[in-house]
Amino acid sequence: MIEVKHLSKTYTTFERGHTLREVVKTLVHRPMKEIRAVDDISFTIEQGEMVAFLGPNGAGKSTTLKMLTGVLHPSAGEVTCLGLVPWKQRRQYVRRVGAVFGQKSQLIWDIPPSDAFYMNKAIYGVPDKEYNETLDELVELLQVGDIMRKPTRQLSLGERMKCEFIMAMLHRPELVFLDEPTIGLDMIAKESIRSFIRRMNERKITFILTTHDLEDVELLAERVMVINHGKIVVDDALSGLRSRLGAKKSVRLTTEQPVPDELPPGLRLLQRSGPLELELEIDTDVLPLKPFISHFNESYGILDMAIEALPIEAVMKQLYTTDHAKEHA
Ligand SMILES: Nc1ncnc2c1ncn2[C@@H]1O[C@H](COP(=O)(O)OP(=O)(O)OP(=O)(O)O)[C@@H](O)[C@H]1O
Repeated sequence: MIEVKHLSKTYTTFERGHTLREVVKTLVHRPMKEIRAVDDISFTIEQGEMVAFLGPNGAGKSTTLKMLTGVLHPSAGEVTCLGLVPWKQRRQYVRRVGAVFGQKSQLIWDIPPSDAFYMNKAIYGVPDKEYNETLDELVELLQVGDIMRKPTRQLSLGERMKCEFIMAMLHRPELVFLDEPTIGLDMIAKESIRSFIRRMNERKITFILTTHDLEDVELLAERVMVINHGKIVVDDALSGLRSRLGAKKSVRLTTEQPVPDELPPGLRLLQRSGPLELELEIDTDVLPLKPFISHFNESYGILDMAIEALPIEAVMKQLYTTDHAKEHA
């Protein structure tokens, strides 16, 4: 469905001086600076996959996605999405893809979403029957029947995001780009958006998700790609990514006696939520669970304990650091 081969993008910018002297100098000679935002990346994505495309600020996510959506030409390399070259066959391509941006609206502030939907019907040339069927189904799934005739400006953020999804899905795209789709939403709205995405993905619609919300990643993605300094540093199943933490687990404890800050090797304090409540990271290769539990029980008296695999956040922190990126580059 998506094939990316040796894709690169280099931006050329002019360096500006800081001092007056430097500024005057650049009027005569403007030194150029090249930024390799995407640096020779290759991957394929199959139909029906749900891929999280992640990376720290400035890693090259937007640049890659702009090339995949066809708004930006690459400096080198090839991309085929749905058998088309996005920036060359844009008209054909946009009919088959959709996009939802959490920070940018495709709706129109002063008119109701239902009118904006109808405009999209005309733009994409969706036949009446198909439009009515799709709209009815999406409205039912997202429960927006009551609100879609109100002007967009009167809608809550959660209601508006549901309508943004309808806008993006009305022409039945095969591939959908999601950029921070749950940003700013409360837990209930987040869950209804996420369950809608899962429903659509069950129908083999491919989703590429960029987000800084790792809960979205944990609850939606099957595969995670991490880009850093323009290179793909990880491309793995979510489960594979978790197992990178290896023997590390998190332990939440309530004890009878306070646990001191100095801890034996293999333990690291993650946080304290009260004088007798804390969360530790335990490396079970260094300190296996059994001796840890008996030592803690004897020394501090364990009242309550929960052991969990560390959340994906811990893996990401490691991956987003420069050294790790270099290691994989
Ligand atoms: N139009 C441009 N001209 C020059 N440099 C650019 C341009 N767009 C992006 N860059 C640079 O390219 C690099 C990658 O930027 P990009 O926007 O792709 O990152 P990102 O991963 O999407 O970051 P964020 O999470 O902050 O949106 C950055 O160093 C950025 O400053």
